[in-house]
Amino acid sequence: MTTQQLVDQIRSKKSFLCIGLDVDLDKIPEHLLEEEDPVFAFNKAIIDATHHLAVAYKPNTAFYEAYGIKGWQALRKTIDYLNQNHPEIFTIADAKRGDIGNTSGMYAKAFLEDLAFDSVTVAPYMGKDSVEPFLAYEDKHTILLALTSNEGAFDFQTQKVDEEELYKKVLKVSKTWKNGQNLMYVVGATKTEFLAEIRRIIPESFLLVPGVGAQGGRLEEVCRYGMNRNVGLLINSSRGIIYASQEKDFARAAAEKAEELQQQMSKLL
Ligand SMILES: O=C(O)c1cc(=O)[nH]c(=O)n1[C@@H]1O[C@H](COP(=O)(O)O)[C@@H](O)[C@H]1O
Repeated sequence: MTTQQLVDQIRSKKSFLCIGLDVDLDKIPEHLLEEEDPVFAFNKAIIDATHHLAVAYKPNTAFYEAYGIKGWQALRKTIDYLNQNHPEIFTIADAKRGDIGNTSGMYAKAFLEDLAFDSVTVAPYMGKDSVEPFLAYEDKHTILLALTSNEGAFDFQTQKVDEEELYKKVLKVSKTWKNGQNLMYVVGATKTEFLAEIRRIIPESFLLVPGVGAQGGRLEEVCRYGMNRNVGLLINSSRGIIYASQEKDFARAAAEKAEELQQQMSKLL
């Protein structure tokens, strides 16, 4: 999917909501545990109830890898279901990978070719040759961790190296890599005080912003400092939407939460 197609979808749905499919068998409604594939049954119900309100879905692969082969099969069914039924929706494999070049090439093949996601999250720590194999997929998107939502972001990311914060170096240097202009970046919704500065360095890039909802980030603040002329934001909420109810009405409850966010977004566009 091209960035322009993503922007067009945002404008037509009046939404820049990304729903995180972080499925935990201990949190899904009990009646689904009787299904052959409870994780996929849960995802399908959530997608069916919310696809008109969201422009992206982001399964975090940890929640699938944790269930072994069954988890991986559920991940495949979920991405196939999205690609077949909602090809206009942007899909993110939240895998946070990155390794020496030939290994990164295999990660890229796994998520962008085999599973056929539109994008994958990647850690910048190992540098240029660990990220360029993802960027080689020019019709896909690499989403680089810049300033994360967690407390540990202050351990390294905001520390100065040669008088400049590490996250700023990540933003500036990664732009110079081959196809680096195609990068998107992760910035946590809990770090809005950094957003104006981030926008000075990368005015045009899309930001994936997790941390609204369960982690306490505020949508209005993210938009005030982070929005650009193409909107430039994908705001993710996982637990705040998918576990709105843990009873039989879970999909309807998720849709209500998603609609609340979509309504707020439509006023900020
Ligand atoms: O890359 C991410 O998506 C990510 C980066 C980050 O800085 N913080 C962060 O919370 N995430 C992910 O975003 C999701 C947030 O989930 P909730 O807190 O339940 O909305 C999880 O899948 C996290 O792994």
